[in-house]
Amino acid sequence: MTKGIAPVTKNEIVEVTIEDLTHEGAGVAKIDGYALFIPKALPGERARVKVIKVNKGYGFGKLVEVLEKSDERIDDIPCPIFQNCGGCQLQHLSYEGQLKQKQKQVRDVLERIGKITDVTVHPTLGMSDPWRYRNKAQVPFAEREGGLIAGFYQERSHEIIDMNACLIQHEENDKVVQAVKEVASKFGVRGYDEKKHKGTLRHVVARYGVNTGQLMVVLVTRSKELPNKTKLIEGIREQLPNVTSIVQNINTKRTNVIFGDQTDVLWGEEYIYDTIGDVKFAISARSFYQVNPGQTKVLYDKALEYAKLNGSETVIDAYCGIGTISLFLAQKARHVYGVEIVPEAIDDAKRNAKLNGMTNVDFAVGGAEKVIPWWYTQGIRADTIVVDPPRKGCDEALLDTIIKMKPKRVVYVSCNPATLARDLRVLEDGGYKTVEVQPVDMFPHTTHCEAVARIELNNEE
Ligand SMILES: C[S@@+](CC[C@H](N)C(=O)[O-])C[C@H]1O[C@@H](n2cnc3c(N)ncnc32)[C@H](O)[C@@H]1O
Repeated sequence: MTKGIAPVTKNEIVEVTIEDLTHEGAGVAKIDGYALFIPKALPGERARVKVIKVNKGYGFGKLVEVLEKSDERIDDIPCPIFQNCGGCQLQHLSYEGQLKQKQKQVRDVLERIGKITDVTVHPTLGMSDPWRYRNKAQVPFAEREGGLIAGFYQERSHEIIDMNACLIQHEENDKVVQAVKEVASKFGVRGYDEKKHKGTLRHVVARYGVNTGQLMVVLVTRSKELPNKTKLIEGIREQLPNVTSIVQNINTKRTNVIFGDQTDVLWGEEYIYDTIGDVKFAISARSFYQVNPGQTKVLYDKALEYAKLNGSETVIDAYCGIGTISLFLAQKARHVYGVEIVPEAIDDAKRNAKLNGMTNVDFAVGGAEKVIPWWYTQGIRADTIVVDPPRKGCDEALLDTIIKMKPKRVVYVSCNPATLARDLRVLEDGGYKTVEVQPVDMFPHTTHCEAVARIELNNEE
């Protein structure tokens, strides 16, 4: 390839200075204005890099050697599988550096996409101990050279790498995976062969209620048949004395999707319970539940603070999942309406409202962009609207209805700063002002960035 289109060629070794970090965690170097993305390189570093892909406007490089190191670089990365695993992207960056990076990411997109500059973006609220935080593990199983393996998919591949521990998982979840591996091997349960669609055990899902100590083990199998079922259950209970629920989920399809439609309780309860603050939640094998409960409390407390409720308000919680935020808000509001598109999540939300004796909440199944406009036509008016949409952000029809309904305040909980910025622009054009944004680190060592924004109707404070 000539250097006509790009100033580098494939396999060339170049020395570069890293100027920035992408939202996916790759270092960015510029060569005559041409951007080279280099995973695991950090801003401020001088590095020797092998060019591995050359596109027209940008290319990719592989870090060969760090010549001048960033002060933020962590050399003794505690996780032995970090270099191969796709789960974490930022363990080589100090935790302080990660928090600053997430704050910067939010500020950057608000400016670049939302054209919003006069807003306070607070320093990211992080964890005092940013390890072992996940309350849920979903681990693929397979068969290798006559034995069961359980681990993680190598980055950008479907090759499973056997592993014994994941440092962002709660220890209890690691124990589940190792216990099932041992007991299933002992009783001849074979791992799933994805290519031939043979074998039994596809995934093990572990769910831990960190505030209740309850533990659920989900065995996802290719068929209902489970060899030595009774012995398997006994073995798991012996190895994991705190297990409260063992369930089997049957997934007969050739698919990457983990769960199938049928779930049978093999032993114990259908649910485990956990609490966030004073609110209790029932969690089944397939329920959506935030994976970092400590930081979820931080996030919801911030959402509640931004909602500024005094007990007299009507609140709408759009994209409410199993009603976690709705129930948090219901502790301080007159009435909360939650809306969510997944019917099973609304079943969970109603169950959770009952569990907590809350009667000032109503839940509806449907698209927020359809249900909330319909509520509007029925005369429902909210003083505050909380939205917590998926990564693609809010539907325009919903934003239009918010602008028409004119709640005093909107609280936007976002897992994607780019769509947050886009939607804030629409709200600002519709008469709102973004006052402050608080990033909260829900997923330390990964590039995922969560933030909550307070948006006020103009002339209100
Ligand atoms: C980021 S989650 C938030 C869940 C919940 N607020 C929580 O904190 O646990 C987004 C939720 O939006 C739901 N969802 C996706 N599209 C939707 C739509 N068009 N209308 C309503 N809910 C939707 C998803 O099923 C998911 O439960």
